[in-house]
Amino acid sequence: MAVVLAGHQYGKAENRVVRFQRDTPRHEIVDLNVTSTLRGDFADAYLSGDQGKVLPTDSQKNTIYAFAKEGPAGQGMAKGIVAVEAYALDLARHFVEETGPVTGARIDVDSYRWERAVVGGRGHDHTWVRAGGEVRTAAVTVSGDGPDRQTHVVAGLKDLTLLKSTGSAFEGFLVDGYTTLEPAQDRVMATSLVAQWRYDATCLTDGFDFDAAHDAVRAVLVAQFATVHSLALQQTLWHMGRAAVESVPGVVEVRLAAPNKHHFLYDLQRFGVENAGEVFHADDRPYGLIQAVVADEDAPAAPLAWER
Ligand SMILES: O=c1[nH]c(=O)c2[nH]c(=O)[nH]c2[nH]1
Repeated sequence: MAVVLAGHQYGKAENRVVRFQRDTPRHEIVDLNVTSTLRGDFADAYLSGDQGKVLPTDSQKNTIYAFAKEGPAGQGMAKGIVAVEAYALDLARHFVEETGPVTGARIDVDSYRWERAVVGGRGHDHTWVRAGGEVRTAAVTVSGDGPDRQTHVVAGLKDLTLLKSTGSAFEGFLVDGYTTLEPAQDRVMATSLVAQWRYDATCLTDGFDFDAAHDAVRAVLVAQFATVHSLALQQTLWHMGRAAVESVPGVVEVRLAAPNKHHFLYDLQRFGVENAGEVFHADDRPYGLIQAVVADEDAPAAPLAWER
């Protein structure tokens, strides 16, 4: 039997970067969780313990914090972290271009939302309240040199909790000997959405507004969830993904994962009380997990963009 090192990559996980902008009395905050992953031939580090090609994860951490202040090579980042995708692009390019043994880099960013504290009816200058739940995500991959260079930007969100109290049905499903579910013409539909979308190369030009594109995709996803009369969560996801690809320029692929957060009508008939879709038991597990990949057929696939 021959045992081989069949794969490897390494990096610094979950760097918690909090960046303030304090050039005026009205401060800004960006709150991130950043993970670097470097790829290349680092086999010697594993097989013989030779660290000659290994840029320490500690140095990666320092780079992540330094770029939060000034961007690549001290170029100056007047507005701090402009968009998380642009920050991740700078970092990924830096590791591939400036570190000899590194042939590929992936930067993952989670961005937490803070809302200004409302004091005296006005958003406070330097106090915020953490907005729970939804997290903005970005995953940037840079790989190879020259004509082999691949650069991919996948933006996204997770834990976007959505619920509609009508406009959703689930009927006509396959029935077998174990099926007990009753068809529902009018049910509650709720999910905690994970959405990721891939931008094409037109979005890699300087000045592309990743924040506006993010807001546009989010708005389309929410609008479709609300307005499509759902025959199943599967059908809703299809409409959400299709609308995002069709309506937001540069978005060529959308991946959606939606737990079906079941709401069961509570049986009040046992107490002689009518329940016309008003009282539900919200169950947390198990849950259906519905997933979809929706893509522009004409856009080249990019498996590397999704490789974790
Ligand atoms: O939207 C749904 N899709 C399913 O596949 C499914 N299965 C189930 O039990 N309830 C639901 N709801």
